[in-house]
Amino acid sequence: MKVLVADDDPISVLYLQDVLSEWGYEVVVAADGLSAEAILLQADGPLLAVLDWMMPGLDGTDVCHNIRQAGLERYVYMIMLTSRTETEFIVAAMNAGADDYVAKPFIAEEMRVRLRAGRRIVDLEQELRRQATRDALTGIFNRGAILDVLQKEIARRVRTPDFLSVIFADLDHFKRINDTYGHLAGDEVLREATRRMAATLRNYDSFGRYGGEELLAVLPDCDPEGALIVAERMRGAMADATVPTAYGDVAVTVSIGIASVNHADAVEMSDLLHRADGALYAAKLRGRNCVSVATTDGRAGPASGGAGGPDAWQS
Ligand SMILES: Nc1nc2c(ncn2[C@@H]2O[C@H](COP(=O)(O)OP(=O)(O)OP(=O)(O)O)[C@@H](O)[C@H]2O)c(=O)[nH]1
Repeated sequence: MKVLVADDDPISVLYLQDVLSEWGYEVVVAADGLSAEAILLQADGPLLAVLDWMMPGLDGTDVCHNIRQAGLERYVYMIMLTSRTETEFIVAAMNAGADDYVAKPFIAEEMRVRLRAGRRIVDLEQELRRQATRDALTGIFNRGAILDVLQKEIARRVRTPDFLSVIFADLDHFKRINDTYGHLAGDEVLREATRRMAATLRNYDSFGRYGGEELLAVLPDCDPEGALIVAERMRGAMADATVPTAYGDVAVTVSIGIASVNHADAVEMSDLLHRADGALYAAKLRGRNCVSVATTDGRAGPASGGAGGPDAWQS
């Protein structure tokens, strides 16, 4: 696990670097408060920090305060390193957002157990976050999490010239699969279907379970043609091979609706979902196992696969 060590005293930094590395931490160093703050705000910034109180620029309490104010989605556990151990200073540090403090000069073993306590909190927080955002059956994002992603992408889209596309995918005749093979087989099919479809996405796309057997993919910087290629791959991933389950091999196909917007479209998340849902409905009407693309006015037309044949029509 990465730990930020922020201290303007190079001797103290060297010593901390030495002991922390020995305990298995990956140490990131900052020599002043401003760099410490910048490192903690990075997308993959450390989740543990040891901050000296007295530093040029921002002091340790300022860094704590600013990090809490930034409202990061992840929790950063911050330990203040201080020679001021009178109660009023400790209270001030913790009010600013510090989680703990270690008196200077510190005893290595004390630092080790305090970091270990911080690590437990960070691990627990990450596990809670995983449970809150993941669907228990399939492991992909749950409805709330995928809609959060979409909302953020819609907000980000106004600053990029690219399209944003969404793909609604719904397993065909899933009720029949449950009725024929049983609900547990249905669960296995759902797990395997999400695994196969997720494998067709780029690593900056997001995929979630919107409801029952309905799945939603969010594709940033992807135009309708690109989304059609991805959707066609998803469709093929299901149609081309049956799903082996403990209850027999199950043939399952998927119907897909696509909707895209570019930065010039003022669109609400609900409009975009409505368009994609309309396209999905059109794909079901066309006989399933096919892809439809929504027009910008919300109508939908066949695009590929199924009875219509590949690339039969695209809006
Ligand atoms: N096994 C299993 N079944 C589920 C799960 N969630 C939803 N379902 C089932 O999915 C089925 C969805 O049925 P319908 O909405 O009628 O849709 P369908 O049978 O797929 O038909 P079309 O969508 O029109 O092709 C229902 O029988 C639900 O019980 C799940 O987590 N596991």
